Amino acid sequence: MAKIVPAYIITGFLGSGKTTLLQKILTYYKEQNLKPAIVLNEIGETNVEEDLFSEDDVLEMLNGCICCSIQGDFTKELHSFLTTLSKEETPDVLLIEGTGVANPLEIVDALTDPLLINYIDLYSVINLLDASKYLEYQSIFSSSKEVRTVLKSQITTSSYILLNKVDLIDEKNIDKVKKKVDQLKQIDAPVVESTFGDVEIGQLLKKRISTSRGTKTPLNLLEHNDCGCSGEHTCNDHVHNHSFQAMQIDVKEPIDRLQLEKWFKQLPKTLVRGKGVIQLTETVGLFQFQYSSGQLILNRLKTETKVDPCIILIGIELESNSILKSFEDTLQ
Ligand SMILES: Nc1nc2c(ncn2[C@@H]2O[C@H](COP(=O)(O)OP(=O)(O)OP(=O)(O)O)[C@@H](O)[C@H]2O)c(=O)[nH]1
Repeated sequence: MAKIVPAYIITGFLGSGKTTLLQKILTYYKEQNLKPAIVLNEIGETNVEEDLFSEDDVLEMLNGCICCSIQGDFTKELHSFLTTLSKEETPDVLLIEGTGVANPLEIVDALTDPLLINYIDLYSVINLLDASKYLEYQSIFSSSKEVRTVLKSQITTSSYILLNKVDLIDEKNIDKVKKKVDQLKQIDAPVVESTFGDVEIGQLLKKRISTSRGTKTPLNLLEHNDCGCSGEHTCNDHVHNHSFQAMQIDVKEPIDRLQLEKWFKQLPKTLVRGKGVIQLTETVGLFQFQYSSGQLILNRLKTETKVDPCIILIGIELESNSILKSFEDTLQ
């Protein structure tokens, strides 16, 4: 491989809209006849969204976070992915979607490993914030320290911030969120409002940093403390091996859509995200579903999937036995 591949990290808490944005970026590159490659990382064992990227070059990293538990594997796999390609096969750009609980700085760290430094130049760390949940996630009364720490690490280490899901809140609350984000973010990182990741794509993909060997471009991100905080505030609670977990429920029977929604709403608040592939009682075929920001969204699967029907739940200290029992009692 001869060329250095520009790379972007797409970061953002669980359900903030990373995959939605990633698909828009892919469309943009393909319209210009460019060849993007994607790294998809999931904490769980199964990628239930594989059909969304069925036509793309994807390096899947499952069952752990490339920012910590599988960082070494990530460096090695990405290195062999890039070095086995001929010049023609080499992607024009690499898009890395971290898990919703990733600390971007750890991914920057992996990309600047001696194994990769000659192959990749990181252009920007794009952070999506779910504007509709931000104030709740920041509140010490309705969220946990882990959630607040992850959010903070993502905001402080990003070079571009998308305030997404603004359709779900009013102007007054958008202003409150902006004020809070301004106190944490890097001075030169723009904060842009969006719904479903709709933004001016040229600005979004602007080169804002550089990790290429020998560049003189200031790498602001790495000039911050290890946790990504600037000198203006302190942070002692850098998460490395965070306590988020994923549990998987295999689904044997079709599910009633309204019952599923009701079931999600009564689960403990420590559950942050749900997704999966299921059959519905009311109609034939397989559906992919997303549960985030209190919303359940279902989409019919467009392509064949190798994934058996299942539900993935992500949160903190999930009591898997009682969740499984309530699932079986209510939905199976
Ligand atoms: N109302 C609303 N929903 C959105 C918006 N952006 C994304 N969504 C929906 O939110 C859900 C989660 O979006 P994803 O793009 O999968 O979020 P993600 O950040 O990749 O989620 P993780 O896989 O948990 O990391 C999907 O059902 C999206 O359609 C938005 O701006 N407004």
